[in-house]
Amino acid sequence: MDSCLKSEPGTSAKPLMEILHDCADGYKKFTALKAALEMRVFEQLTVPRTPEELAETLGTDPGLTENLCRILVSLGLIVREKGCYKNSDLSSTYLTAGSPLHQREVILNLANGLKLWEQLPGILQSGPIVASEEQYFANNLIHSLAREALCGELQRTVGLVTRCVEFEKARKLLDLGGGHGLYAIAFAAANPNIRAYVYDFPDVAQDTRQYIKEFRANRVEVLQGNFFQDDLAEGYDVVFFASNPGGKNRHLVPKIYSCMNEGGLFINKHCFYSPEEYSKSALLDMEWSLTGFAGAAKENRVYSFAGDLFFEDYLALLQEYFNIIEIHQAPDFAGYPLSKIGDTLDSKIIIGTKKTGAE
Ligand SMILES: C[S@@+](CC[C@H](N)C(=O)[O-])C[C@H]1O[C@@H](n2cnc3c(N)ncnc32)[C@H](O)[C@@H]1O
Repeated sequence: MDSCLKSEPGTSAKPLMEILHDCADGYKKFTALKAALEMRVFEQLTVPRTPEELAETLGTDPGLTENLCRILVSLGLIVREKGCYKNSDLSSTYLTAGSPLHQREVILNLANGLKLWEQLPGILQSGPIVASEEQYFANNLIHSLAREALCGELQRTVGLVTRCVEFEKARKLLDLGGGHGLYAIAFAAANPNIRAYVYDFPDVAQDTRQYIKEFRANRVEVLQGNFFQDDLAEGYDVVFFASNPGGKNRHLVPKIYSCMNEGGLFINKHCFYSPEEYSKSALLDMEWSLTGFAGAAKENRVYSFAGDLFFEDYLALLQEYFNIIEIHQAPDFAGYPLSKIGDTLDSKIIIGTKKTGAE
């Protein structure tokens, strides 16, 4: 015991302290950012204010408010000029409630995810927190995905599809498991002849309608159902299928094929695995495994479900039904590695046209 007081440890504590520093630093920054959002600091700082003015408007302690402002300056979220604070371009664009690009839902979703992590010891003992698939999606996740997609991934993805000649000729589009429906909304906006249908669970429909209203998309409608069990209707010239359970499942391929017109365009946008691939991220695998669906069984790697095919096998299956015209890798379209869903993780976009007589 005494030797512990006299000599330094044989193993340096530096790597451990670095881990702890990163943990504490990230947590404090996140908490400060979330507090600023909750207190509506960014709404107040659309005009320059002194710390005293800001504290008075918010009803907060002036000294602590100044501390918060200094943290936000260090993060590049506000700037200080002539004794006043005001929003930076970053926060004006992404953190003020009036902006269509605001990321409040993404931050809320990250906070919800961290609350789940706090339950990790119990989850390790008793297994994932299970909800119905419908309940799982009918929370803030849809809004978080929507706002995050608007940061660039949606525009890049839509750009890759709309340049296809088949898209120009299309009249009827299905956004399968479309959730927020922003992809359908953007596709309809890009082609005035398109009527688009967002297919999702009934519980998600009201959220989808909210986005249809926000973007005044009068050629976009909602279809309610469970694509594993229900009919998809028919006559689609384009089917867009992104980030869904079933996105790598063999049983949905013939079903999608049957709902399309000859020569129609099928776009599959998912995160695939190859047989030799063990994991894409240990942290994301754990986050994925904290919750389960009653309905589509998750596997313990991020974005994996029971019955998923590996990329090569899924592509071979698709080739029986579609002529594959383009495959895009994540850097061509994906967003930034930010939240648990919507990151770059080897996602691919596969674009094919419907073959004749593959039934
Ligand atoms: C991760 S979100 C993806 C939303 C959108 N496609 C995107 O890429 O941002 C998955 C969506 O698929 C829907 N979904 C999942 N399983 C479904 C099923 N069996 N039938 C219909 N919709 C389903 C969920 O409700 C959710 O809105």
